[in-house]
Amino acid sequence: MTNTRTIPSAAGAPVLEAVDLQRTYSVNRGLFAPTGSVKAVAGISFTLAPKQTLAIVGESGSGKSTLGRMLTLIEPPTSGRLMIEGRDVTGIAGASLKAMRPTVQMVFQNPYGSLNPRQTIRAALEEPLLVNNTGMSAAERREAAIAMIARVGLRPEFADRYPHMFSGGQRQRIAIARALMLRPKIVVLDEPVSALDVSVRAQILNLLGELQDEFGLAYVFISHDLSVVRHIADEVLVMYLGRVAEHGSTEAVFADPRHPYTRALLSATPMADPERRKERIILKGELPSPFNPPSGCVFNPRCPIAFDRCPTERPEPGGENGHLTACFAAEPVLASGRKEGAAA
Ligand SMILES: Nc1ncnc2c1ncn2[C@@H]1O[C@H](COP(=O)(O)OP(=O)(O)OP(=O)(O)O)[C@@H](O)[C@H]1O
Repeated sequence: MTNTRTIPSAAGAPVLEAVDLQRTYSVNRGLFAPTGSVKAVAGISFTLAPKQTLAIVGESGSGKSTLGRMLTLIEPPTSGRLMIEGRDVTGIAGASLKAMRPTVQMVFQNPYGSLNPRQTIRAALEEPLLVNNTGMSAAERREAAIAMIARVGLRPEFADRYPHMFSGGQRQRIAIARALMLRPKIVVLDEPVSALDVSVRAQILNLLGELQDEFGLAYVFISHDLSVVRHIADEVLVMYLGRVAEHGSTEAVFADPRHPYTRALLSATPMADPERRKERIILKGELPSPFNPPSGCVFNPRCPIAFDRCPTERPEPGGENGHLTACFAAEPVLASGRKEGAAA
């Protein structure tokens, strides 16, 4: 799968480009079992422009976090290519990696886990400035930290408090502030509102929207929650077992979901769409182990419309107008309105 794609939009030149990214882990299965491998990400391609949000959606184990770690240069891809601001950063190391790190930052689901409980929030925000040799004086670092605390909606007089003195939503504001201290171009948000009360979610999503506009940020928004994604993403990439199931503009994917997996996810998502809720699709079984993925289309054992081609051939993402689907049944339908041989 080598097709990179761009949604035709007003967006500018890509700040992030992934070409067939793959990540394989060696896994020790026990004393007498042979070492195997898990393809956590098996070929993901996309481009992302400033001020755009790409949502990565899929159930637990589909490879979303692994993809996020590659995009933030925490771990290198096993193969494929990653470009940031037009520069090939695949497998960079040492001083080049250190220089590139500030450009892409990550915000995690649990802000408490990512903040040092013994560090005041001001110290937590100043730390990236210190570690990355920004050349700022202590007074400048302090000023920058206080300004960012205010920018994310917290009172500057709280700057010398510790993380446990804040609520979950406030802690997520602090984590977002910390991620922005080095003025990144790209922020990978890994389930940033999943751990928050519903009442706080909208506030954090609004804040993220404002910061995106103000700082020109590109967001990769990892989520399993399609109802959140619908409101904040420009594009949606649905992952299944490390691969692209469907990728397109949010509008296209929600209005015309073409992959049976996307349709099943949407049918299980509570949102203001009574028509769709009526046709709830229950998938058979669990997500198969990436250790031993199904042959052909990886979705075929759970697919309600699988036909004879599906267990033997692997569909590649294809489609028009930037709406790509990895499904034989989504290819242009025959005159009968159905794929030849399709079971449903
Ligand atoms: N370091 C690792 N070593 C071995 N296998 C791994 C490693 N990291 C991830 N995996 C495997 O890769 C697959 C994808 O994991 P990943 O955490 O990326 O999925 P995910 O979609 O983010 O799930 P979740 O939402 O639960 O975090 C899983 O089967 C996981 O067990």
